[in-house]
Amino acid sequence: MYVDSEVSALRTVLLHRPGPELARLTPRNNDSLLFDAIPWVGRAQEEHDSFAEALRSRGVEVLYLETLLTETLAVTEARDELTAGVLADPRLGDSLRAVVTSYLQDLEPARLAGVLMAGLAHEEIKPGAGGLVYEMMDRHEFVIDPLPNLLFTRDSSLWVGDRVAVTSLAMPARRRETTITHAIYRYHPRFAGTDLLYEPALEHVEGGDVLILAPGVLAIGVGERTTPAGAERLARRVLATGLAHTVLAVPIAQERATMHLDTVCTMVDVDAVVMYPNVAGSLVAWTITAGLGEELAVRAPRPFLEAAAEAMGLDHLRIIDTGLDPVTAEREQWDDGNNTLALAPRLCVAYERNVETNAQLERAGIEVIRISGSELGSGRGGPRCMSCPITRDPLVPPNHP
Ligand SMILES: NC(=O)NCCC[C@H](N)C(=O)O
Repeated sequence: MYVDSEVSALRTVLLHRPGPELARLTPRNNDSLLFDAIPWVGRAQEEHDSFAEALRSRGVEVLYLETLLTETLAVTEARDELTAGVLADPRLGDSLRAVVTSYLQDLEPARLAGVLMAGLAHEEIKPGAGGLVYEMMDRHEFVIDPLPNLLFTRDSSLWVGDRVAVTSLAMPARRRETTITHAIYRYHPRFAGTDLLYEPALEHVEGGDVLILAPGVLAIGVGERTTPAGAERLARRVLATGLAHTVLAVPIAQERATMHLDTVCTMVDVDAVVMYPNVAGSLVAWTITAGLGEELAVRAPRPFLEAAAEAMGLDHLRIIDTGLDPVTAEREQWDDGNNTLALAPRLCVAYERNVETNAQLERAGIEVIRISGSELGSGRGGPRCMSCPITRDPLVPPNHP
């Protein structure tokens, strides 16, 4: 388990094949559950299977969150912790909590994993069994909320070097996702002994905001999801552990279209990014390095490209922009044209629908593996959002200063 860049050969990745949690989405709840449409579940699964197959065919080991969660639930402490997390919901009240407790107790690990991911609908509990709270609930309400955004494994954890950061998700609809990743990384035998770099109780940081520009150099988007305090906390931790020498804090507009830094910028080569042209010129970065003692040294904002190139030890960072005219660029940015997943330098996965952006990438010498995402994209996330790299080949040997 080791990740020190965005682009070196991808060896192991964590994905989540979308399942019954997507079938919970309705026109009444899709906004609060952070989807822009109601996906066709079967087609979303087919699209996701093709994505996973594209990765496997290039030698990438694909781990599925559902499998890891089921295996984790075989560990008693993990099972207790995850069920306690659900039962702590103050909306339940004592009577309904007692009913849900006994419902969950009877489930074997695969079924329990299913409920933790897809939630529990009102009609799945016996009528009258949960007292006043149950009776007064709307029949469309969930006793346990579903987690349709598990699909976007990028956001709920991220690896830096040999450590994993379990993030702190900002949106209420996603918070419970990190109870799952937190349990997997602490209790699953595959990850035993891994040091945690970050925990969900800390200030908000989401994985889509964190780019490892080069070994030792992180960019952290600060906007709708990651707060300045979250960026500062993560910076402090990576600098203190020697996992990074420089962190760039990059403000992004607090809008849905640019919810994470990786919606406007992803890396496709050791010295190249694909970037939304409508922000390319205006993006800035604060440069953070270790100061005296516990202090951080913070340098005033400069153009992002300049600060990034300097921290990465490059003369300049190449930009490949998305689309030639502002309207095409805006359309393709919305459909995650900038959200590519690099499998190796100059080799990336992208949604096929972003025709202009992909053509631009190819003109710049980047090989593009196109996947369909008409249904997957309704959650507003592309190939990078849907993947959490666990192992990439090192760009430098692990203990390099
Ligand atoms: N890194 C990303 O940009 N992830 C996409 C997350 C989409 C999800 N529907 C959300 O709003 O959080």
